[in-house]
Amino acid sequence: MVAIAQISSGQEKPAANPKLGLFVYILAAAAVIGGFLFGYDTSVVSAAMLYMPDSPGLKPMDTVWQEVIVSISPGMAAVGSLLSGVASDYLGRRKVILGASFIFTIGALICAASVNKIMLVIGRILLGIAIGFASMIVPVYLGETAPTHVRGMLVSAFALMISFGQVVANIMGGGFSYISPYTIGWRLMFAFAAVPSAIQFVCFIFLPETPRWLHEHGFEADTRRVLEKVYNGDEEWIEYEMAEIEAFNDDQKKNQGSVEAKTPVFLRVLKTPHVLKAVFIGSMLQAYQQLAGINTILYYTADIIRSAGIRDNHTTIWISVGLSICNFIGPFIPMSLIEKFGRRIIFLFSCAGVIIALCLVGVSFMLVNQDSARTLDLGGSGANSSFPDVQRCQAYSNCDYCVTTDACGFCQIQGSKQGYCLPVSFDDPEGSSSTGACSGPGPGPGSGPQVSWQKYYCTTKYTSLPIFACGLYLLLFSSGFTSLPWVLNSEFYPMWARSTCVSISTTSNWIFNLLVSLTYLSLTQAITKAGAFYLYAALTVTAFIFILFLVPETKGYSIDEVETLFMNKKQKAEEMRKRKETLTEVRSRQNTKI
Ligand SMILES: O[C@H]1[C@H](O)[C@@H](O)[C@H](O)[C@@H](O)[C@H]1O
Repeated sequence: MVAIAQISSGQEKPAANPKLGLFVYILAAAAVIGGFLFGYDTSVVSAAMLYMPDSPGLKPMDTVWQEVIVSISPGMAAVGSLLSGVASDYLGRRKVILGASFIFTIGALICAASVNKIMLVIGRILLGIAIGFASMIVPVYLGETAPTHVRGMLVSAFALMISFGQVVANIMGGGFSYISPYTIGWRLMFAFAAVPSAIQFVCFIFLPETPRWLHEHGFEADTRRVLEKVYNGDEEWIEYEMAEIEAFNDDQKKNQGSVEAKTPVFLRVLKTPHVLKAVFIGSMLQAYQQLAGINTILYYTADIIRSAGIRDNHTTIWISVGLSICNFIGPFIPMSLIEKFGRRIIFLFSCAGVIIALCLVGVSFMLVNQDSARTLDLGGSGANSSFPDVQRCQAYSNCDYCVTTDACGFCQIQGSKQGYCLPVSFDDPEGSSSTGACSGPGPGPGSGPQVSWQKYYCTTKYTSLPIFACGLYLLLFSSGFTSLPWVLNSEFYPMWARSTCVSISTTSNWIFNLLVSLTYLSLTQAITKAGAFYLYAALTVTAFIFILFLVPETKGYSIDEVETLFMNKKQKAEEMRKRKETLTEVRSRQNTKI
């Protein structure tokens, strides 16, 4: 287990926490809009996708186009988050936020105005790059600017805003679906996001750069001016922070003479064991967050709801809103408790809860499966066995296995728990089978058993259980797992490596996001729906062990101290000795200036 020894950079902290003014909260509120845009964009596309394929100008839109339009944004977000590391070192954190909100606004407007598929793809690429930028830079910006005692809370607010963006996207998706959804509604869904991004752009014209970036780039007077605003004129704290920043920067500059410091940051990270360890842990936390299946549950809620027997589009959207509210309530827990109880305990609690909830999701899918109607021999189905896929579908032993496969649907004999698994009709997969009892209008009264065609779901006595299990999952996931990877990654790294390392770990988040979402459907076909969730549960068990043994507690450490938590005893002692020395130099320089 990781030892949680309190260390200090050698300075005595002022006894009381600083009293913060409105400025910090305005700054944080403007920054976390980035989280809102991230959440909104990732969710709104599902609602828009219900209508875009039939929109004039965009149709025909086959599944390949649909997949491109949905996945291009997370794909480009991975690229954007990687690029933003370098960009934010050279240009500054603030300019990258300005760039992200500008690109987002343009991307949202292009999507809303799209007259063809190419234009839509261009808009989605811009949105992806922008959310990639935002997901990397906002936690860094908050981490570097926020006073230590509220840092965890403010970065958690970023994660809260992701969930809020997702709820709002569902509500807007629901609301706009009543306004000519095929021509105007889906455009409004995209256009809406241009408003908060434009607000963020305007705010950041006036908001400052982070004090740490300013100091590192030689703007000492500006650093002090920003600290004065952040600490609301509290001289004791301003001096303390100024000395901390100066000491850590001096340390860095001393190293710059060495050959090591002249190598590119990425290579230096590889050669610095404690930073390499930190970025490995940070990237694994982001990967584990995705491997717990959050986005499959979010992306496929509509399917899960439909598979519970709800047919109406509007009802489906409103139940999705209900589920995303569960995902929104959770982040208030870490936000309010993180500075009291620390990061580890909240993370472990949420992780344990997620394991249980994933098992419940698995069990509920199993119950649905076991209670679903059995497949009968083809004999009585009237199916022509030379039709494509007839034999393949027939091999599924029950309705649940049958409807999980794209090519098949279940033709159930009404009033019984039996039926036939038949290939779907090419022209009307939702309405009929290609051959056999469900291929045309049902037989008249007395001419044979009445049948009903089920493409997506099977009626069982457990069908609503997965919805409740998913609600519980979202509540538990969002009460820690949603925020902690972001919070910890904003704290783990030293200034010289921060943007590079955060961009690496953020890219890991996006890559695993894509990987898990794109493999879900094939996974359910290979190992069943229950199997997929048991697999996510098993991966989350390894996440629990990983957090328990490898993640240090960062509560109470200044952002410049956190890196020492990844050092071994010897390295830590050496580092602390050097820092004390530098600090004494800085202090005596400050005194001579006075
Ligand atoms: O922290 C966020 C949050 O949990 C979102 O709901 C999810 O869509 C993101 O992928 C994740 O990074």
